[in-house]
Amino acid sequence: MANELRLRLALRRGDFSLSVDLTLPGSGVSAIFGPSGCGKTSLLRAIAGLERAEGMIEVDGECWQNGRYRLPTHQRALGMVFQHSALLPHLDVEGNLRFGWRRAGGDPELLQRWIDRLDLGPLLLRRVQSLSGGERQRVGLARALVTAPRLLLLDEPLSALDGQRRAEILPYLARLRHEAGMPILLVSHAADEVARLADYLVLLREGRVVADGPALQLLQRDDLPLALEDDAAAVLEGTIQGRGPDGLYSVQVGPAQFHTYGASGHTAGETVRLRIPAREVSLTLSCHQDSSILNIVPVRLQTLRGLADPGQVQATLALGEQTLFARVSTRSAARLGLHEGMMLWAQIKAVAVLV
Ligand SMILES: Nc1ncnc2c1ncn2[C@@H]1O[C@H](COP(=O)(O)OP(=O)(O)OP(=O)(O)O)[C@@H](O)[C@H]1O
Repeated sequence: MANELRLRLALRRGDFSLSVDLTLPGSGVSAIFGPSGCGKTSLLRAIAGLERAEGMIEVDGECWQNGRYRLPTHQRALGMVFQHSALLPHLDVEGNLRFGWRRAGGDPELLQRWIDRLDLGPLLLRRVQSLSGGERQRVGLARALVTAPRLLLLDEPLSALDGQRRAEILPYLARLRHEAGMPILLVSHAADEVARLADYLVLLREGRVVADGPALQLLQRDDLPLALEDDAAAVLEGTIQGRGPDGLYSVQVGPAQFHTYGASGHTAGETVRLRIPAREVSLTLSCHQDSSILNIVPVRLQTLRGLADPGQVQATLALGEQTLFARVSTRSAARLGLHEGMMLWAQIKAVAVLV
């Protein structure tokens, strides 16, 4: 497909080497996920032409680099947002937005569109020093988008924000997935961000691609490092059914219905992702009606994996076509006689189902 993003890149820095060969989709968010030092930023900088790598880069059918040919950074139609958006301190918010916008052709409709979609109207006359971290990142995003880039590169855009600010800006990023009109490459080491935002996922370790593919498929595999980490969580896709008078949303996931508080802002019929930490899932042999737990769903035990801690095991559970993880003690697993293929009930408190 012409509008894909094709990357074949290699670089060496001291003991570290990066070597990737990837074809990423031409729309939506591709998340590059991996631990500190695995080469995420180096990869993004190489794509931007800020880091000298060997190889080939093709964006939407346009060659940015091949062999000795290298398009300079300022000629690559890309927008970048880093952990801290470096805004121009002598200009107000509007001045910052107009700066790059003018040089990129200055389409007034485009400027207004991103001011509106990122809710920047009330901030336009503010000095950039007076902005909160989250507001700065929204301005940084708009400043990148008003230049109509063919590729948007986001390097840990939320990692400098506290929980509250992150929660404020996440919905904007989620909306960008569908509205940006260009592929977005998101570097992140936060699993919850990836679960919420990624359409496509690249798992990077020590400069190499461990796995890449549609995000939901990868997030449901139990053989990848993501599923075995301490804070492992299942990511399920469901459809909002409605909201009860007590504020609880019901979400249909395959054959089961989940109840959660966390779906505010979503409406019936919308597809959402549920993130359920493996530690929050318990297992029973029968369906208890005398418990406070609202989500009790029938599952089939697919695999049982030992973990680094010998006192715990992780069960992979089939829920229709999707996968749930449960982390339980080895003692409980023995007491219930857990074995592959057995039918069980998975229990999850409504407050543990995150949207
Ligand atoms: N100029 C350099 N000389 C030597 N090593 C370097 C140089 N630049 C980067 N590295 C090393 O390359 C590796 C990858 O760095 P990079 O910043 O790309 O990782 P990252 O995955 O983005 O990490 P983080 O999540 O911590 O930002 C690191 O081990 C880093 O120390």
